[in-house]
Amino acid sequence: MTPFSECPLLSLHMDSIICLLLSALTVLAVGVNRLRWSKLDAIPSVGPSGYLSSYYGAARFILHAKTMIQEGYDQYKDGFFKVPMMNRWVVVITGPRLLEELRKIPDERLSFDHAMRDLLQVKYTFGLEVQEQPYHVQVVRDHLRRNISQLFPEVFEEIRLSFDDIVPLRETEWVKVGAYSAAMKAVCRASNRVFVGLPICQSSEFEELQSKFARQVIARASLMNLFPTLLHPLTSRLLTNTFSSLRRCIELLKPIVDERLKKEELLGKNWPGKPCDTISWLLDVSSPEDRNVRSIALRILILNIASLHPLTQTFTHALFNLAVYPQFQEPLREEVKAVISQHGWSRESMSLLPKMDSFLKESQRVSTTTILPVMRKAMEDVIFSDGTKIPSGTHVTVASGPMHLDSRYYPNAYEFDPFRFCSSRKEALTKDSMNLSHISFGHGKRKCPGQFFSSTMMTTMMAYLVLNYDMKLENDGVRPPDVWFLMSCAPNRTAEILFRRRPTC
Ligand code: HEM
Repeated sequence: MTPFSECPLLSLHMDSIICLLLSALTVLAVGVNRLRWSKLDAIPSVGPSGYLSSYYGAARFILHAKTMIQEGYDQYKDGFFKVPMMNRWVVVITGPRLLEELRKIPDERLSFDHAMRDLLQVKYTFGLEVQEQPYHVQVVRDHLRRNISQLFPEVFEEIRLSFDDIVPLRETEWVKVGAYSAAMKAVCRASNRVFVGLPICQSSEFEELQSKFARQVIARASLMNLFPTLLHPLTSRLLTNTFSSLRRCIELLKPIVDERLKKEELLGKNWPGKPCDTISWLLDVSSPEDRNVRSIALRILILNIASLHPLTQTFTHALFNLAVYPQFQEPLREEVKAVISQHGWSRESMSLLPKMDSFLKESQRVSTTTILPVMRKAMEDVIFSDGTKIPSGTHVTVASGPMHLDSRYYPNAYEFDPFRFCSSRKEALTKDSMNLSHISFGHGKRKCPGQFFSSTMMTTMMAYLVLNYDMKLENDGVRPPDVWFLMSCAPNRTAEILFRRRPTC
């Protein structure tokens, strides 16, 4: 008897049946979505909102999100509008008053976790357990913040070693450096010095693994989000396998975690010589079921996803802004020199650099990594004070990008004014502008717990660079174009900056 798989006629029929089934499922999914979307008809849309024409808007959103969000902002200031994505509409709120209202709505009603579940396809990329037992968030919020002063010398050493590797000390001529890859290397090594310690933080395989996992998760989730939700169990099987990275991370961290568990068993919880790093803190706070290498490796991967790309991208944007405006390097250098000669390199001295702090804030204001940093999903119908109803299941976000460029909050908003956030000039800014300047790190209770660590890292990296190097761009100082995909804005990944070692250092 001919087995099914060997019968050409039957396999032809099977292909047609699968095609028919997929088409039927797509039509069904589109129909179900349409029914759900009709509840949003009262909220104005950017672009066409018809049954099929909204897909034109969704396709446009993939590469032109910035323009579409700005269009909505200009038309519906201090109100609501919606933008289409391939598998959903997203409601965008604008203005400080609504932002404040959003902040007060509890997470059970407007959920950060459920929004991430959809956006990052958590179920198919790294698994729901990370959200169900978020003990790594507690570690970033409490332990990392508490120990950053103590760990500063190690972080600083890793930053120094990374940059000295990238631009060798003996070079006194201009050297071309890929800005993104240099920032990624320094960020990955310095963050992982705190996450997993020496020597593994310096391993190039570990560095590649961490950035690869983040790329895989984002690519997989972005592709899945182009298909209707009903098809996700199917599409997830066709896309990259993120679990191979987890397997390799487990292999690399197993000797470290096993040794720590063994020492704890023999010598007690606070055994002499216990490292002060994220692996130790994770083991300290995890439940008995999570005290194993798989769970710890998964959390290290997640912390790298949360930190590497936003930190690298934000810092690369700042590097480009510094190279485009070389006239600001000297005032920053003078400030760093004065503080370091008096206080040396420490976490505390990094907080004595108001010009540097303002420069980095201004860079985040004009060069965002995402135009919509705050994402929430309505878990029930939510009604705002003006009567606007956000139906259950809808994604809600904040138009932070256009607010950052609104002259109502920032005088000469389109001008790069590096010292506008310095205390001597703060009177030019309102309370709203100061609040908005932090929104790249999110808003309310679920705001980024790594903000303090990030600003320490960025200040230290930039202080080290301005003190030791001159920087400039080729091509007459024209800033390399950013790369927009959906709502994220990555700095150019291949552009180079010219570095020259300063003779005095
Ligand atoms: C410039 C760098 C960074 C930016 C722009 C950034 C931005 C954000 C944003 C926008 C959110 C969502 C907040 C919200 O929706 O209200 C977030 C969440 C988060 N970030 Fe960051 N982040 C950065 C660096 C880091 C670092 C270095 C870490 C870890 C050390 C980290 C860990 C996290 C975690 C764990 C969450 C989830 C919090 C939760 O589940 O409640 N981030 N970040």
